[in-house]
Amino acid sequence: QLRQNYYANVCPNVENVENIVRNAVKQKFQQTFVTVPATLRLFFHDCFVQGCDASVIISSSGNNKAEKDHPDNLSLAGDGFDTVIKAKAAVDAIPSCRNKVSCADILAMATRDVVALSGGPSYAVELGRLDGLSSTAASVNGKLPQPGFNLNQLNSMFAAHGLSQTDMIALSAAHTVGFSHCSRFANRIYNFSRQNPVDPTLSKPYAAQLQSMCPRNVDPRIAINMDPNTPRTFDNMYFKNLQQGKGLFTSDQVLFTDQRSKPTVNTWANNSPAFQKAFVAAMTKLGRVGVKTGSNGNIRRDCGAFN
Ligand code: HEM
Ligand SMILES: [Ca+2]
Ligand SMILES: [Ca+2]
Repeated sequence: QLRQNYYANVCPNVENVENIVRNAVKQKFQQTFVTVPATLRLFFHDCFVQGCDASVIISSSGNNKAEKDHPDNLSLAGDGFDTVIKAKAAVDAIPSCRNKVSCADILAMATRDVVALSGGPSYAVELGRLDGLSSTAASVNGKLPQPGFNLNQLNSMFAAHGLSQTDMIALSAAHTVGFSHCSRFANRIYNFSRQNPVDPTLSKPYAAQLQSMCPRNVDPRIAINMDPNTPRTFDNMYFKNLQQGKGLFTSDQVLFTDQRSKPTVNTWANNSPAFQKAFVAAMTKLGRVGVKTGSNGNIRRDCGAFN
C-alpha cells in the first residue's frame, strides 16, 4: 500500500514534502557528516524491530523502557534522531502539512537523502507508513544482527523480513560509511583462537592497523571508520575491502569467505552500477517491512513520544 509521491495529495504545497525534508537533511549534513551513517543505521534498526514505524525513535518514559535503550541500540548516534526531528519540524512549519507526515516516512525520506548526499544512488522512495503505537526494549531481543554472525545466521534473520541473501549483501554495504566502537571486533584482533591470536581472514596489515587504533583496554568511547579507504563516500569500496581481507566485522568478512556469497561480492566490487541497483531494490524492500496502516498506527506529533 506504500507508493511514490504519496504526499502530493495529502499536503499539497508549493514546495513538496520531499524537498522540505531534503533541505533539512542537507542542512544537518553540512553541520556534520555523522548525519549520514547515523540516519542510515537508524532506519535499519527501526525496520527490523516492529517494522518501519519509527518505534526506534520513541524515548523511554516513566513506566516504559523503549527500544532505543536496548543495548543493541545504545550505539545509535544521536545525529540520526536529530535529523528526523529537524526534518519533522521543517515539514510541520508548513500549515498544510502539519501533523500529516509520519515520522516513519520522514525517516525513510531522510535515509534516501543521506545516501544520495554521500555519493550513493538516488531513488524514488515509497511512502504512506504510519507511526507505531508501541516501543519496548524487550521487543528488540534477538531482532538485530550481531557482528559475530555467520552467513546462515545473517540469512535467516534477513529472510524473516522477506529479504534475500542478495538483499542482505547489498544492505551490508551500508558499512561503507560510518564508525564502529573497538569492542565490536576486538575478538578478531586479540585472543581470536588457540591456533590464531588474530582472525586469519583479516589482512595482516589491516589487523595491525586495527590493533594500533584499538589497543587493549582502549577507551570504550573510541570509534573507528568501518571503511578504511573511503569512510565518507557511499560507494562499492565495501566489496573491494572484503576482497582484501578488510572487512571489519566477522559478519562483513564472511560474505567473502563463504563460497555462497563470494560471487556476489566479486561482482559488485567490479560493477558499481550493478551494486547501486541492488542496493536501491533492497532498500525499497527493507522500507516495506512491517508497515503499519489503519488502526495499527497514527501520525505522531512528536517523533519521540506517543500522541
Ligand atoms: C548484516 C548485518 C549487520 C550487522 C551485524 C551490523 C552491525 C553493526 C555494528 C556492530 C556497528 C557498529 C556500531 C558501533 O559500535 O557503534 C554497525 C554500524 C553501522 N551499521 Fe550495521 N550491521 C549490519 C547491517 C547493517 C545494515 C543493513 C545497515 C543499513 C542499511 C547498517 C548500517 C550501519 C551504519 C551506517 C553503521 C555506522 C553507524 C555510525 O557511524 O553511527 N548495518 N553495524
Ligand atoms: Ca520499528
Ligand atoms: Ca566508502
